Amino acid sequence: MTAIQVAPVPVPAGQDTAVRVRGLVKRYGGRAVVDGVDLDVRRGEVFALLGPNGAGKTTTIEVLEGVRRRDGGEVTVLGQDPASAGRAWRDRIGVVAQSTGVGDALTVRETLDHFARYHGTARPTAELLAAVGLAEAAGTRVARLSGGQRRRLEVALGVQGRPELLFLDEPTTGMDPVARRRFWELVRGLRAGGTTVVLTTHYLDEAAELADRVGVLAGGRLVDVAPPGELGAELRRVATVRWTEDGATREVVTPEPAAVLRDLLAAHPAGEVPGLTVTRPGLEDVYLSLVGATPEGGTR
Ligand SMILES: Nc1ncnc2c1ncn2[C@@H]1O[C@H](COP(=O)(O)OP(=O)(O)OP(=O)(O)O)[C@@H](O)[C@H]1O
Repeated sequence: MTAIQVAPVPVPAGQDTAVRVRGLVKRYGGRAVVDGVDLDVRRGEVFALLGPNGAGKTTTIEVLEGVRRRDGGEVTVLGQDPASAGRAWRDRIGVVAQSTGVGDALTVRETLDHFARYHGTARPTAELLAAVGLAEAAGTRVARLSGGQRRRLEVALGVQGRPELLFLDEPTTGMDPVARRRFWELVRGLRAGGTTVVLTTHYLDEAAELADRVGVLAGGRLVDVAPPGELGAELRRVATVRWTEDGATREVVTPEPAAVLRDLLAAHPAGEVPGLTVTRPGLEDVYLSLVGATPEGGTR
């Protein structure tokens, strides 16, 4: 596969913010499904929105794309309000929605050639086919593509117009592990070329692999924003020390594991502490705590 590489988009002074959101509110039937979200996405960064089903990810992203009206707050995307921005602004944005209506009748290549007409300087079809790993399926009718192949075609259409800012709503749903990794390479290539990417995902590994920063939405509110390795900084401070004593597993959750280890070693002067492990919460533990869910699937 060939990664897409283009010259970085020049960033005029003072315009290093691609997306600026303040106090975003969206209501359905009087219920706020997005409830006062503040968010900044820098130019050139990959930003991932995580959150459980119904958290408001798609609603937020659709407001940013200008396809959904908001009920409150300020939104600026590439310097303009999406609610009133025109065709020239839209041409600078790429959208891969959760489900798109790519027609079934044409082949993959014909579909790309067809949509190329809508862009001033479309990426060449051959380059797109290679980038999303569909070169061998170029002559296949869209109706006969697998779910993952169809998703890759949708991604190709999203980047066809060389967008400065690309929105990807659950882009790898339905892809097998190989296709997902290939897609990650595609996103990395876009980022290297200066494209800003805002994506939603349910895959924590995808967010960890791709995102410079992650925002966690829960119940319409942004509960944390940080690089994946720093998400839930408070939660990560505690460690769990486990060891075996009298045939049973003992466990201490502590912000100071070194002190616990010192005591344990002092109590075992002759040798090792049986079954000793020290673990810190991983991304999944932190995420589940942030969204208020237990690993067993319940909600606190
Ligand atoms: N057109 C609509 N009319 C009424 N309610 C809606 C509409 N669209 C979304 N909702 C509700 O708004 C809430 C947020 O939905 P949204 O699709 O933004 O969540 P999400 O985080 O993207 O979820 P998922 O991970 O399942 O895609 C949900 O409770 C959903 O039922």
